[in-house]
Amino acid sequence: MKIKVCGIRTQSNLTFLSNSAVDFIGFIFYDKSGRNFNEGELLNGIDTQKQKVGVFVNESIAQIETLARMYGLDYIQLHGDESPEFCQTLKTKGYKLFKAFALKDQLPDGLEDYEPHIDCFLFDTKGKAYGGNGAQFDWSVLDQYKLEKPFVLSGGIGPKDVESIRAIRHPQLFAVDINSRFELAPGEKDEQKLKVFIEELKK
Ligand SMILES: O=C(O)c1ccccc1N[C@@H]1O[C@H](COP(=O)(O)O)[C@@H](O)[C@H]1O
Repeated sequence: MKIKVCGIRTQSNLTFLSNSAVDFIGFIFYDKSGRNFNEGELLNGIDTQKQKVGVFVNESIAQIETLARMYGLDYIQLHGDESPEFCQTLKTKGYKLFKAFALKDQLPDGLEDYEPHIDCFLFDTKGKAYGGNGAQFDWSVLDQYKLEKPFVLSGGIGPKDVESIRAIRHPQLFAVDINSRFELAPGEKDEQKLKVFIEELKK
């Protein structure tokens, strides 16, 4: 099971995760988020060998391209209302994409329209904000998912969820994404909680 840790802002968290077994580190480029990326808090920009994911909400293609180039982003996570055509444009330019969808008690319609233009779906929980709501949806909804594309499970995953994650048998479950439930403050992760979770899930 691959692991993405999202919303990294501090040098300490970045160094810790770079030396851990996580696969993806997420940086949020959305100024309405308390986890919005601030380069000034890091020593040498985003200096890591892990896969770097930039999270965007209804951002322009030009700005995504600028930030992807500036920070060497490996993946773009689209976490707003981006259309299949928007994904297609980025994909055609060579970007690897996670497209997020907010779920409650069923899968959204129209996932098929996105499938050719993205690398992976990301299923989050519907809430007040576009992301980082810290709430889980009913994971049994995942049984409805029959497409070929892999998906990332997200939304309110917490330190005590390792066993429930292991119990999910869906063949397309590719990774889990953890965020606000591992924080001391928005954008500041609790490294001890991360350590235990990562070690348990990677066992
Ligand atoms: O975390 C945020 O502030 C955020 C803001 C806007 C878009 C996405 C955001 N984070 C993403 O939200 C999900 C779920 O996070 P949580 O576990 O519920 O806190 C995760 O994929 C983050 O990448």
